[in-house]
Amino acid sequence: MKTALTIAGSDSGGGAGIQADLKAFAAQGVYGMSVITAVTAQNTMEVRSVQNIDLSIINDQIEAVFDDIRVDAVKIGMLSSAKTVKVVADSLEKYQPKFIVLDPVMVSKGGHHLLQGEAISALKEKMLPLSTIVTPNIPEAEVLINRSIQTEENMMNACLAIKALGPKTVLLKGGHLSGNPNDLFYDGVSFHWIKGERIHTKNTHGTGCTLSSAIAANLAKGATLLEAVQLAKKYITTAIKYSLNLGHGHGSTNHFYELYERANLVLCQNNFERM
Ligand SMILES: Nc1ncnc2c1ncn2[C@@H]1O[C@H](COP(=O)(O)OP(=O)(O)OP(=O)(O)O)[C@@H](O)[C@H]1O
Ligand SMILES: Cc1ncc(CO)c(N)n1
Repeated sequence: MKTALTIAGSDSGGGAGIQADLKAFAAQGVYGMSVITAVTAQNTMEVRSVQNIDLSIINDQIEAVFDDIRVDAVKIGMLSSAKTVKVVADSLEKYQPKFIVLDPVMVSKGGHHLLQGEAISALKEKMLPLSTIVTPNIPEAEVLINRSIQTEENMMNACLAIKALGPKTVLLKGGHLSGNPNDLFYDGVSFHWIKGERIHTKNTHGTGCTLSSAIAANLAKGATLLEAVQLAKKYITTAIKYSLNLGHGHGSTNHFYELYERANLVLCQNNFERM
């Protein structure tokens, strides 16, 4: 079985962070492992509090995994502080995993900062150059390159500027612009629009985490970067289409919809029943 490791924060609400990542890995048939960088007390409405995990145990978690188990791909999510960015970057430099998918998580849907302001330069200097692919949304890209992005043409120029920061490839997610959520993939040579259709739902908690984890899982399974992005886009679109109306705010995506469909299982009240 192929494997993937997520290095990210825990979301008690289960829709984003480590919890989303492990579900997305499992849905692609990839064995998931985790290094927890921070614990958030979070639900579908808000992040109530955050506790960063001690640097030494972050380092120990990474070493415990790499010293023993083959890691086919790494996904990075919430890094929280500049010191955490440095510890994670240093250990990835040591272990040199083949694929690093960096979701440069900065702010939650409810507006809570998940990356301290002072950590942004560390993220740019230490993490971006190590990444196989970086997957910013529009506001994150704006912070990375310090300029506003409002049109698809702006997105192309933004990809060029982000690529210059050192990642091998860029996937700039267009979900935050109006209209259809078209994402732009740039590999340093050509641009590919990964087109989407907007699904009108408020249940979009964890979409970015889920997409980047699905990319990592598909890379682990041997897909090319473009194939991994296309497969992940298809997966997140279905997960949003059949998203879960749990909680009072932004509900979670449905990580296992397709698997359950294929297995001919329907969730009926509290039990699974065969159709
Ligand atoms: N309403 C929607 N319908 C269909 N696709 C969407 C919708 N919203 C976002 N997407 C797509 O979902 C993927 C994740 O992008 P998004 O911009 O939502 O990530 P994000 O803001 O980083 O998410 P989060 O921070 O909540 O994890 C992208 O491919 C984007 O185009
Ligand atoms: C732990 C965590 N990571 C990432 C996000 C971004 O969606 C979130 N809300 N929570």
